[in-house]
Amino acid sequence: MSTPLAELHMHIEGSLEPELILALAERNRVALPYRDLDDLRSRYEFTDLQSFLDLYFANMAVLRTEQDFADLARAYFARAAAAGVRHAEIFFNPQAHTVRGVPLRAVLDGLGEAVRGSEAEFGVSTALIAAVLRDRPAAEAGEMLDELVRLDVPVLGLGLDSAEVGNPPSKFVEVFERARAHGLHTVAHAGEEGPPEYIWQALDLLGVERIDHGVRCLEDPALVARLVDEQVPLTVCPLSNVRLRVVDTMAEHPLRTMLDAGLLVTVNSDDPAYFGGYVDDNFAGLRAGLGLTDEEREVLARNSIRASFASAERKRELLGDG
Ligand code: HPA
Ligand SMILES: [Zn+2]
Repeated sequence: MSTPLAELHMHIEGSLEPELILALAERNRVALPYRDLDDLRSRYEFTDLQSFLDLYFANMAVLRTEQDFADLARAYFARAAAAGVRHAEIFFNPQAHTVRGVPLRAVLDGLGEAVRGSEAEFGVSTALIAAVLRDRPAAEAGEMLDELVRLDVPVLGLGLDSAEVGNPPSKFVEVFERARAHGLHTVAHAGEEGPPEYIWQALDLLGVERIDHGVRCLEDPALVARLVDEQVPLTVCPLSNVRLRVVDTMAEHPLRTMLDAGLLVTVNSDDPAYFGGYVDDNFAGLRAGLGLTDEEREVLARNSIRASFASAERKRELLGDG
């Protein structure tokens, strides 16, 4: 039997499937610039991170009510469970909703409802990580943190995502310091399109516990040595890397190189509705493209549980669950 998976890098807004986009547009009477499902589907060709982010943010216009967020998260938990996921730490982007006039309370109550039910309904334990939009002002990220603290919400951590190049971790030192003082876990996207220097900054200036993506660490041997030495988890997203042209093909993905270097690598889906699938699809892609073996999959599964923020008791349960 194989060890179940923890998914540690998944943006809930990135699990918004085209069918649900159209259904929510109708329910909320939101006008979309797409003729039909085929027209919408034809837009899912990306040349880089920004070309994806443009569609990702545009499609969020259909997410308006608490019920929308609950439906979105429930659909993900059901699909993740079918993919073998038993623990999920999911990102959401508060600013992407508050700037459109959707109250943070509605977002959190909707996600919270799904999160509370997911262990009983799907066997998936879950936690929420609020991710800062790094291309927006640092002061706005600070206000978001203040509101999360004021609302006293069940958020486990703070993350950092969106357009990486030109928005280094150094821009957010203060907000991450305050998040840690409030007892939040911290993680950051770094080394996806940005240089290895951004990974150093995320570790040294933000004090993060995991790096999201991190594939560009391989350009810097001293950085690899540090990440191996400290066993800093890297939440790698293979299908995302191919679709956003971080790597050319799955056959050229550096996942095995990273594993062989002794890095604590995990496999995740990032934005499954946009990049060709869920975590099981990522493993299928790795098997087909890289010849990933059952032994390697088992290492990756155990890594995902080790790298999670689940309780020690839950980790033991998951590791012994196989
Ligand atoms: O892969 C990503 N990178 C940066 N920002 C994101 N927001 C959703 N997915 C991503
Ligand atoms: Zn991501």
